Amino acid sequence: MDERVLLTGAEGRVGRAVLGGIGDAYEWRLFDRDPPAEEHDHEFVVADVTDDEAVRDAMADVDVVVHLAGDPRPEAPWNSVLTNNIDGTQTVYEAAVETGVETVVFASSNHAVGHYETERKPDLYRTDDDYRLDGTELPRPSNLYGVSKAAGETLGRYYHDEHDLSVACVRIGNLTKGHPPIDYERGQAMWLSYRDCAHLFERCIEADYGYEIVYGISDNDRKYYSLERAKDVLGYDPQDNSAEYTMAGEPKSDV
Ligand SMILES: NC(=O)C1=CN([C@@H]2O[C@H](COP(=O)(O)OP(=O)(O)OC[C@H]3O[C@@H](n4cnc5c(N)ncnc54)[C@H](O)[C@@H]3O)[C@@H](O)[C@H]2O)C=CC1
Ligand SMILES: O=C1O[C@H](COP(=O)(O)O)[C@@H](O)[C@H](O)[C@H]1O
Repeated sequence: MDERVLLTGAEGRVGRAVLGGIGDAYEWRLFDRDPPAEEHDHEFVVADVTDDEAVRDAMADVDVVVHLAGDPRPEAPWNSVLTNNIDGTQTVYEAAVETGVETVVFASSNHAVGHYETERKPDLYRTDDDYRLDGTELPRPSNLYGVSKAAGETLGRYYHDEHDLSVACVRIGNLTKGHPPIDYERGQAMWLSYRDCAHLFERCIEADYGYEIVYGISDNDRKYYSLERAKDVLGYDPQDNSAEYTMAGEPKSDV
């Protein structure tokens, strides 16, 4: 594991899950517009992901970029997702090409395809429903935030086809620490545990691929996202399953 990795959005929840699990495995450069809340063992760049010079500089000697920075709110307004998510992501892809980075891993979202659920919910959140999205479907965003994630995936497709950049888009479900989202069927169906999150991003850093869209969830019995592509192409081997918890978030083995 000799790769030098730039992690944008390092101060956020996904960033903390990734660093908590595989922080010792790589030579990281961390990047966030917020200064670090606590001291890190890694170099830290405080800058905005829309600042093309700062982003290019941060990519010096980097092999892989894990791009998490952005506005994560499903209700985020257009001006914010246009700037932070779409412009920021284009800045990252462009800088990657200019600086010779080989791979960009992009944090996409379930909200890029949220409207596949509209006519199928709540049945598709339940174990007896075998409907699956597999990453080959067209986007059907559930909000403008989802539109920005679909745009990030499409930008990645362009930078792969035009510039041969390797790009993995991870449609992350619902990351929560310790247990699945409480009393929330949708969240239980697309739960991503912290350890599965770290492992999945480790596989995205290590595996060989051209352009991929995969789902980032644990191996939940309630899932409506296929994990086959992540398993086949990346070697993803999730360990967690929301079915092992009650709806109140207690491990069933304890109750
Ligand atoms: N947490 C989740 O369950 C999910 C997260 N995602 C995506 O994963 C990524 C990370 O999400 P979270 O960690 O939950 O969000 P977060 O809000 O906890 O972290 C995002 C980080 O990015 C930084 N950031 C935002 N805009 C920036 C900019 N313009 N320049 C530099 N830094 C900037 C923030 O300061 C923050 O530290 C986001 O792109 C989000 O859309 C997608 C699906 C689900
Ligand atoms: O993309 C995201 O999705 C998760 C789950 O969405 P929700 O609408 O079911 O809460 C969300 O928690 C996260 O903040 C967002 O970035």
